[in-house]
Amino acid sequence: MRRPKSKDFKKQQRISEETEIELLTSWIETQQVDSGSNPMSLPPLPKNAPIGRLNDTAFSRYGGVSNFNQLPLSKKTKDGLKDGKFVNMTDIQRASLPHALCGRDILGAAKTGSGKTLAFIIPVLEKLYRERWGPEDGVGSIIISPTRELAGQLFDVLKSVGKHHNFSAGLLIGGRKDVDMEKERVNELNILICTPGRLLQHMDETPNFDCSQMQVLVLDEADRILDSGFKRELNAIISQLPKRRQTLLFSATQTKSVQDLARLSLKDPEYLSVHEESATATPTLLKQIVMVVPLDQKLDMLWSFIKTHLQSKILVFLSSCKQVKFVYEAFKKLHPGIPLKCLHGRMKQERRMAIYSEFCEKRSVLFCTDVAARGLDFNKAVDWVVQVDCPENVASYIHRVGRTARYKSGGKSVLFLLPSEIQMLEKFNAAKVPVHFNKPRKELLQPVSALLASLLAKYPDLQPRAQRAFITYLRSIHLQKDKEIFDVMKLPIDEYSASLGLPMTPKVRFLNQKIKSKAVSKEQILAEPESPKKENALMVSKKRIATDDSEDEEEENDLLLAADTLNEDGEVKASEIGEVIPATRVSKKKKLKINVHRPLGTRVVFDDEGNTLPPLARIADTQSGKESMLLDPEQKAEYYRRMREDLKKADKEDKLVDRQRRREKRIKQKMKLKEVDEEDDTSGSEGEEIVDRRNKRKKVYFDSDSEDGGRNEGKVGVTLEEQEALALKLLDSMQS
Ligand SMILES: Nc1ncnc2c1ncn2[C@@H]1O[C@H](COP(=O)(O)OP(=O)(O)OP(=O)(O)O)[C@@H](O)[C@H]1O
Repeated sequence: MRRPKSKDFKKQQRISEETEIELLTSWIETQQVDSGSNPMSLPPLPKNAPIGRLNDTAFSRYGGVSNFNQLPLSKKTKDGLKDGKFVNMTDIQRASLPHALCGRDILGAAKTGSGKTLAFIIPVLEKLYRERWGPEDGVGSIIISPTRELAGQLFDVLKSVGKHHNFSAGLLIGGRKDVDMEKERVNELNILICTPGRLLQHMDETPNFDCSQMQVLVLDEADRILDSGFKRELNAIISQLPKRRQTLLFSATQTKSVQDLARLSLKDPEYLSVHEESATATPTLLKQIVMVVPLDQKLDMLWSFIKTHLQSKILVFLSSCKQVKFVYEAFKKLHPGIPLKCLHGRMKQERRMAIYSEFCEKRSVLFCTDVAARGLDFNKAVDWVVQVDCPENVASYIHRVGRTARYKSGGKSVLFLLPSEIQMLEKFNAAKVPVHFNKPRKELLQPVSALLASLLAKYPDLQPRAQRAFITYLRSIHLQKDKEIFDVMKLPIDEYSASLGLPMTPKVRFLNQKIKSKAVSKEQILAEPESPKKENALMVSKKRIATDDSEDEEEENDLLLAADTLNEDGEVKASEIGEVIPATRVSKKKKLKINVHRPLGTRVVFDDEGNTLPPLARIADTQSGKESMLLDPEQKAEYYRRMREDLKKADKEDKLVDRQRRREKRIKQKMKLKEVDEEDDTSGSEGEEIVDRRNKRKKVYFDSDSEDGGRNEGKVGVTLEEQEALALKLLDSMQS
């Protein structure tokens, strides 16, 4: 058992800490590097040169040094670094630490995986240590990260390097249920690592939340936090922080926008971009491949890639949660022979963290959205980064590929570009991103579309997933800012739909609106010859089938949810969402014309122009010449007989629809139960699923509505067309 430390020991410790702090402060002040200089341009200290105090007034130089031990750091930090086996500094650490230690604001830019985290964690620890920050002083530093996973990772680094210090630190991220407990404790924490939303929640809701004394603000992935997606949150946060503070901004793709920096009121910031002169903007040990892959062959290509890299750790980027879900679910059912996992912003937080840790440990394929694009340092190196969908810009590309080839290890990446996105290559060239252009080897392609079609027929819950994946992909292209590269009208929509295994192309409302507006402008400019793009679009609109209202609702929900998710996950900006919402709102208003609160059993009546009429309006209409018909008793009786018949028929139709709906609900529930079973068993990993698969196959599902008495053992389910045909048959037989 550890004996409590004696009073004398504590006093001794306090005195030695005070002496250390005095020494560090003098060392830092007397040996400051020139403002505006890059310490890396100074020669390193000679080997075995004395470190620290040289005589009563002089100290060793700490600008230009290459070893953590040569910096004016506290023993506690040095011990933490030693425990983590951090000895020599990386370029960004060498360049920024001498400035940051003397309290200057920093704008730090360096390639992905080059050690930016320590470049801000160390100054935070040192500043609070030298200020003798204690529990009663409250919040001393706030570190903001754009995603929860990255915040978690920063928290781990802080815990590890700062383990010998006595500061209290908290991880404040969305999706956690213990917000009330957080509220009770947040004022006692010295260092907060948080996502913008959760920090703002505390600022708004936590009584007496006080950060008026905080010393250091850090924005990791600063350009992302400063962009429009987080604008509202960040402005609100900044307005509540003291103006007198040190601000450290880091990213691999740094912002230089004066407007952005003005929002943060930086004081003469040091701009340290250590790899600006480098021949490439991406890590030297990263091999980057680009392939032109038509949209309808993307999944074939991805499937073939996975099947030929079964021993690798692969990170696969797709552009939306819905795509991730569909590809993950579908591929999992096809058992490629490597564990599969998925990560996106719509998952429960605990699950997200668990998947992240599992992927750190095991060889597997992780399908993800841009939620995993920035900052994440997967413990055991990622072998391949595969970008199935083109990133929104070069910065996003740099962050995605940066999940591999980190620090001193190598890595590979491949990007699938559509023929219409080929201009991206020019942007890569201009941004010093060296990519090798490879032609896909068609003979190695393993087509997966036919397998997907039969999967969709077998698992009814997969079809809506595929539809949503289809729609959200098109929407993501539609919302892209760079219209030179991304043009939704150039996409082979029907072929793409078929490649997902869908029997028919779903209706895409925003696309129809786009086509309509194009059609209008076509009429306006009669002399203008029709472009192939428009012809293609018009053909597509003819082929497309209509879906029912509930699916439209789903689309709207998708869109609104996208606004929520993307704000936090970094997929689409809120301002861009604004472009589309009004369009859906207009159509919703139209729907409201129907009185949904009408009494049960009354039918909605439409006039000749399609407007709805109140139930008695038709009778009132007798004033306009039809009066004689309704006053004749025989005709009146006949009229009411027909009405009764109509009502009966409508009633039967309603019952049929209701039965069908209940049946679908039952199937969905069964599938959900099955899914939960599977998820619980596998933790999203195919490898572990194999063990239990034989037992699962034996499972028998009973369906009281099916024609053969409901025994569906290992049989492919009824397809949507079959269901529709059945419904029509029933309807016919009832009417005849
Ligand atoms: N001085 C160092 N010596 C050895 N390893 C280091 C050093 N600094 C950082 N590392 C390691 O390098 C890896 C990448 O570091 P870090 O995550 O800080 O990179 P980054 O520049 O923030 O990357 P990104 O731009 O992707 O966020 C980590 O595994 C980290 O432990």
